[in-house]
Amino acid sequence: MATLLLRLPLLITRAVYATFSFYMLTPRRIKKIMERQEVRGPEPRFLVGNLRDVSSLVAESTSKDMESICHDIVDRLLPHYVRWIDLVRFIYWNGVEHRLCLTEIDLIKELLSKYSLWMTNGDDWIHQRGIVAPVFMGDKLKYAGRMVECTNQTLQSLQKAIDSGQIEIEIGEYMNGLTSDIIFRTEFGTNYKKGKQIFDLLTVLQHRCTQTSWCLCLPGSQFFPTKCNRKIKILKMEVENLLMEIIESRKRLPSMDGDVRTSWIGFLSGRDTSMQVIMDECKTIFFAGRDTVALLLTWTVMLLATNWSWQDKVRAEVTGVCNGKNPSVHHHPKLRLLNMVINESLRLYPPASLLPRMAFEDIKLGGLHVPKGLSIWIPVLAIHHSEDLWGKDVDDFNPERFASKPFSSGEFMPFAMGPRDCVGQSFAMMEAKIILAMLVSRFSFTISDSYRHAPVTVLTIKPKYGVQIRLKPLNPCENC
Ligand code: HEM
Repeated sequence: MATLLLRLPLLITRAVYATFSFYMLTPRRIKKIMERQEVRGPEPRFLVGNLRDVSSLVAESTSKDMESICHDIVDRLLPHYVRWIDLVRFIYWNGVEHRLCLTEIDLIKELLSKYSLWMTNGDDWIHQRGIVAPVFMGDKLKYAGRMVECTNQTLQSLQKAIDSGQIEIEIGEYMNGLTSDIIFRTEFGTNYKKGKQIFDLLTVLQHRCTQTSWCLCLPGSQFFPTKCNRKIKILKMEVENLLMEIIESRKRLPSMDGDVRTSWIGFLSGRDTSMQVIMDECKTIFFAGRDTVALLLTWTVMLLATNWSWQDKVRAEVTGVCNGKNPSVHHHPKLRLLNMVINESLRLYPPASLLPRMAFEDIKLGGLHVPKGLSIWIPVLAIHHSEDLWGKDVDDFNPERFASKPFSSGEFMPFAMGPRDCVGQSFAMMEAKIILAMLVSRFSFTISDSYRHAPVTVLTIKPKYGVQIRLKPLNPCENC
C-alpha cells in the first residue's frame, strides 16, 4: 500500500501525459507531417474533428430513396469523400483519429501487398490467420454438398410461400437465413437451433456497434458505462455463452461423427487451440462470412430481376452446364457468365465499401511518408465506380466487361488483396454460384413495384427496405 502511495504521483503524471499526447501531441505531429507533404483536408473541430460534417452529409444524402434503380451510389454513400476528393489524397478527422483517404491505385497496391497492417495488432493477426486459413482448405465436395442441401430447403420455402398465395417475396430475408444456415452447418457440422439465437444477437450487436461508431471517438470511450456500452457488453457475453455451450458440447462428443469432424469446430477442436481463440475465430467467421454473402446474393438478385436478358443468359448457361442436375464443384469453372454477373455485382455493390488499415509504425508509400498512428482508408466503392478506371458506362450493370478485360486487383478488390485479403473468398464464390445457379433454374423473377432503391451503409452496403421480387416457378430439376 505504501509503495502504491509513493508511486501514485508518477502514475497520475503518466496518465495525464498519455491523455495529452493522445489529444494534442500526436494529432499535431501527424497533421504537421502530412501538411509538409501537401496532404490536407477539412479543418477539424476540437475533439469531434470532422465527425459532425461526415454524419450530416451522410444523413442528408441517404434521407431519400433514389429516384430510379441506378447504380451511381458513391455520392449517396460516400458524400464526404466526393466533397473532399479534389485533394486526391486527403485527411479528415474521425474524432481525434486521423484518417488518410487514398485513391491512387499504385499506392493502394503497395499498401495492401507490402503491409499486413489492419486495425488489430500484427502479431495477433499472424497467429489467428495461421489458425483460420487451413480451415478453408477443407473438404470442398462436402461443403458444396451442404450448400446444395441448404439451398434446396430455402427453395422449398420459397415455393411454399408462392403456393400459399404470397405475391411478392423479400429475397434478402431468405438469403440471410440461407447463408446463416450454411455457415452454421459448416462451422459446427450440424443444423443447430442455437445458431439462430446467435445470429439474431450478432445482428443486434452489429447495429449497436454502428450506432456507437458515430458517437464521439474519445479514447477509451468504449469503456464508459453508457447505456449503449452496457448493452453491447451484455450482448457480447450472451453470444460468448451460447458459443461456449456449443463448442463444449461438440468437444464432449465421444467420437466425432463425419459431419462434425469435417466442420470448422471439429478442425479447431482437434488442434491445440485455446477456447478463447476458438470463440474469437467463430465470431470472426460469423461476422465476416454471413452478411457479406447474403448481401452479394441479394444485390445480384436485384440486378438480375431488373436485367432480364442477363437472367435468361445465366439460366441458359446453367441449364447447358448442369443439365438438370444440382451444380457440383465440377460445374463451377464452366459457369462463366454467372461468374461475370457475380463480379459485376461485387463491383457495383461491394459489401466491404471501405478498407481500413493502421500504420503501427512509420511507413513509406511511393514518396509519401505515413507516420505511425495514422489510419488509412481505401474507398473500395469509389474505386469500383471510377470512370477513369472503368470507362463511361461505369455505373451501368454490364457483366460483359469481365469477359474481355482482365482487371488488376488494385481496380477490383471486393475481397481486398495481399496478405490480409479475404480467407473465405473461394468459399464465398462457391456458395454464391451454387445458390444463384439453383435459384435461376427453379424460378424466374422480376422486381416488384414496391421495391424502393435506397442503398445504405450499415458496416456493409445494404438495401434499406430489402429487395422485393415476384417469383414464377419453372420446371423443377430432377434432383430437387
Ligand atoms: C461476398 C463475400 C465476401 C466478401 C465481399 C468478403 C470481403 C472481405 C474483405 C474485403 C476482407 C478484408 C478486410 C480488410 O482487410 O479490412 C475480408 C476478410 C475476411 N473474410 Fe471475407 N468476404 C466475404 C466472404 C467471406 C466468407 C464466406 C468468410 C468465411 C466463411 C470470410 C471470412 C473472412 C475472414 C476470416 C477475414 C479476415 C482475414 C484476415 O484478417 O486475415 N469472408 N473479407
